[in-house]
Amino acid sequence: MPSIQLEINTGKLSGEGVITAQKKLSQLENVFEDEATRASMDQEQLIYEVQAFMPVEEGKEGGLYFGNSTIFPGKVNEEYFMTRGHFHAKLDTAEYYWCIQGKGALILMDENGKTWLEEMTPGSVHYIPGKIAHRVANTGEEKLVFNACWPSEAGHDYGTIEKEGFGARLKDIEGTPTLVATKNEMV
Ligand SMILES: O=P(O)(O)OC[C@H]1O[C@H](O)[C@H](O)[C@@H](O)[C@@H]1O
Ligand SMILES: [Fe+2]
Repeated sequence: MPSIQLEINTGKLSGEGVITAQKKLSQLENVFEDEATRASMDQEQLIYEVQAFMPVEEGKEGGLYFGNSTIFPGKVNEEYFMTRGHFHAKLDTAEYYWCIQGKGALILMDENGKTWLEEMTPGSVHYIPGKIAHRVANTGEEKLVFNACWPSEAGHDYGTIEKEGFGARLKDIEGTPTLVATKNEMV
């Protein structure tokens, strides 16, 4: 079994089997509310980078995956740089996130569209229950770095979020990160 190394100050993973993927602004079409502004910005801008260590085949039950994500600071109009967000394909599977560096928000949504957030600061630990969609936004001025641990059978369902979105968007309203409802649900 290969073993990996976690760099304690940066959260970065290294070692055999660690995969890295980057998301640039060009790959996040229709993710932000103001698509016209997104399309007018530098498409090479790196929005986030994820690393994952997946020691068993994806979809296999009983394994655990370990990840590191870095979200760069910035905004598309008023909306903070953030991940696409997803439900798990195997819906009732949970996940842990814990924050290493920076300042951010974990945006959570239940199956009825009710949306809320948990603040992320270095050392904050977030248990994301099954059936809850999750997305992370960088609300600070430096990189936001967090680690994650999730079941190998969880998978990702991006389609529901692409179609329905979250029930609220996190915007910089006069300098304060504020959830702004996009649907009729109570926030
Ligand atoms: O997959 P996204 O919604 O774009 O979020 C980016 C990534 O964030 C975390 O690192 C999760 O552990 C990953 O499973 C996820 O892929
Ligand atoms: Fe997840």
